[in-house]
Parts: sequence; C-alpha cells; structure tokens
Amino acid sequence: MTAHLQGSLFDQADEVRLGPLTGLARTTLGDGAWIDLLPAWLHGADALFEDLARTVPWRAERRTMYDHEVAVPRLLAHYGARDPLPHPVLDEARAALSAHYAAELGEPFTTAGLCFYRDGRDSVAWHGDRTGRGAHHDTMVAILSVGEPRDLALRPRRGGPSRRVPLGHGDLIVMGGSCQRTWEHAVPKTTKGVGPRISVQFRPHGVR
Ligand SMILES: O=C(O)CCC(=O)C(=O)O
Ligand SMILES: [Fe+2]
Repeated sequence: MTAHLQGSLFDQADEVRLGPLTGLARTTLGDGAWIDLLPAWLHGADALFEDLARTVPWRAERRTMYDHEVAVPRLLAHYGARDPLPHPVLDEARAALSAHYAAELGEPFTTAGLCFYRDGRDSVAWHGDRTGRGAHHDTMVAILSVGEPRDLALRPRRGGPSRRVPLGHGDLIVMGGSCQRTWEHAVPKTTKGVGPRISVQFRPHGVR
C-alpha cells in the first residue's frame, strides 16, 4: 500500500503533461504587438528538460561577425514541419497551440526551434524573428521554456523602455501581432548564477 502510494506520487511528479490553455493572459505592448503568458503550462518540466538535454542532437554553431568567427552563445537544434519532434509532448504542444490560435493566426504552427542556454554566459542578442514572413506580416511565435528561468527581454524598435519576463519550468509565452516587426526580444547574459534553460519556439511556415 505504502509502496504503491509512493510509486504513484513519484509518477505524478515525473509525468510530463500539458495543462489547459484557458489561463493564457494577454498583455498589449503597443504598435500592434502583444504577448500571451501562461506560467507553468507544462507539468513535469524538469523531466522534459533532462530528456531534451540528453537526446536532442545539439549543434554548437559559429558565425562570422565583422571579420571574426565567433561561437554562437547557445546550442541549437531545428525541426522542420515534417521532422519528428524530440518528445511526444512537443507534438501535443504544437497541436494544442495550433488549435487554440487557429482563428486568430489562420494557419498552424509547424516548425520547432530549440535553444539550450548552458549558463548565464549563453544568450541571444536583440532581434525580431523577421528573416521570413515576420518581416512584413503579423504572425506568432510561441515559446515553451524548461529548466531554470531566464529573462526574455522585449523592447519597442522605435525606442522606449524594455520589459523583462522570466521564463522557465514549463512557462509559455506567445509573441503575436506585429511583435516580430515592431518589437525586439533578447535573452540577456547574466552574471547571476543561473542553471541551464531550454526553449522550444514554435513558428508557422516561413517564419524564422
Ligand atoms: O530562448 C528564447 O526564449 C528566445 C529564443 C529566440 O528569440 C529565437 O531563437 O529567435
Ligand atoms: Fe527570437
């Protein structure tokens, strides 16, 4: 009896599953941009972190900056629309997001980009996801975060104060409207002792 109870409690804590999206709350940023937030959408986020850290074929990339080749300060992986995602709960997350935003977005989320921030020195500089259609069209980028929280910073492109949203442990943020065009986002470096974080970014076709 006792052993059974312990077993089921352990299973519950370890179970990786999504909650409902009903608690999503929208914040209007201005210039047609908004963010939707849902803290702790994913239960068992630590277990998913461990699984992704171990099983995803992480790539360390290098980029040319001016005339130097520098290491990209995070590890990366990318899954196209037809690639199997590295954990079944990510397929569920993509389907749930596609269903929830179907009317507003008008198309499904298809691709998944993954970033692994090993410690506070890993980061992503200010940018918008506007290599593709995000440059000219309203779109959405949904990000599920597991591992230790890191701040996602957001600032208006035309200038003005930035805001920071700490994201980790199964939190969901969706950047929508003109956010990729009129706002920029970043994961700033930090000298605080922070543990590793993995983010999963779901995007529609042609948005990068
Ligand atoms: O890790 C994050 O939450 C943000 C990543 C990001 O902005 C990107 O890969 O375009
Ligand atoms: Fe981005």
